[in-house]
Amino acid sequence: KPVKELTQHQAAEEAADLRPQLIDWGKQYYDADAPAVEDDVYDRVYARLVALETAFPAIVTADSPTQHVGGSARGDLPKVRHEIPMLSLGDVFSIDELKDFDARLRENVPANYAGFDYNCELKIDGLAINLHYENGKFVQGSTRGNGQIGEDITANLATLPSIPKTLTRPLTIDVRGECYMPKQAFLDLNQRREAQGQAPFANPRNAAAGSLRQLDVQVTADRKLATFMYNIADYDPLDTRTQSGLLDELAELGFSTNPTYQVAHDMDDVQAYITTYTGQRADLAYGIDGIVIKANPLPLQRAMGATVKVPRWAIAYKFPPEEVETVVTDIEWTV
Ligand SMILES: CC(C)(C)c1nc(N2CCN(c3ncccn3)CC2)c2cc(C(N)=O)c(N)nc2n1
Repeated sequence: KPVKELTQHQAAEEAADLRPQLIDWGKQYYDADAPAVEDDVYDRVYARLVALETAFPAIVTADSPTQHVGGSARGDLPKVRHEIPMLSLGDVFSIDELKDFDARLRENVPANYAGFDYNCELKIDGLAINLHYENGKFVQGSTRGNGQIGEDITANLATLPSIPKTLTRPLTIDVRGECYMPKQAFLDLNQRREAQGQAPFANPRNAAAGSLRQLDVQVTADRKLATFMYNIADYDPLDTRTQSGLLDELAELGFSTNPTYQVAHDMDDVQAYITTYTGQRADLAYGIDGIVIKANPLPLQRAMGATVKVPRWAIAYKFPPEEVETVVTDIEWTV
């Protein structure tokens, strides 16, 4: 039936049927490189979902394929392999679990690192990216993807003023960080989209993801995206040997880094940092969804390594979500 003859409830029901179908088709196409259906079938169903959500913006859901990309949810971008995988992060949801993490880490560090410091960082709510430089020149930018394989979004990232084209030193490095959409830019964008009868983005992270994976880079350029860089795949080319020093050195090289990081000597300092920024969260110009606490000595990070997916030397403290029972993430300590 034509969308305009539907009630909102009917539109919501039809959209709820279409989303999982499109996501499933999209996954098969993207992951398996084997399109489940012909492009025209996918595109017709996708267009129907867009029509339903445009006519009834209230039915849009965060997981809708329309929220994640400019075009279809299909992997129409070339893929990039991260030579050094981009790790994930274990997470905890209470100070007690954080103290457990600290106690276990301190039990397991080599004796010469006893009493190591942490570095505390805000956990920016954006999209993790990798920036590859050769001899100090920006040559490729990509999304984190699944940690091993991401998407090439070089042209999109090249439009961001915060990403240096040339570093202050001719280094060949891979720098990782978060691309985000500031809160105000997000509000303005959604106002424009609704004024044009388009589905609004559910949150700034989806808006950043959708803005980065645009095939038309001018669209990306207009979205006021920003970055905070926080890691390097291999720190040997740098002078610093601490996480806090890394953030200073990345800034010296020309990167945008978040200035709120702080060295913590113990869990009391960490807790004070968490209290401070839990209170300031609403006033920040960008979204955060927690705090990341990292062992500060870089050689200790390397010594402790990572389990299959997560470093043993870092943890994300997540703000309590609305109503979800706490899930304890077990990091296996035996290799
Ligand atoms: C280098 C390590 C692995 C310790 C690391 N990993 C991070 N993340 C991993 C998981 N990521 C992820 N993303 C999508 C799916 C699964 N994991 C998203 C980035 C960090 C994210 C932030 C931030 N957001 O501000 C930050 N200040 N430091 C990070 N540090």
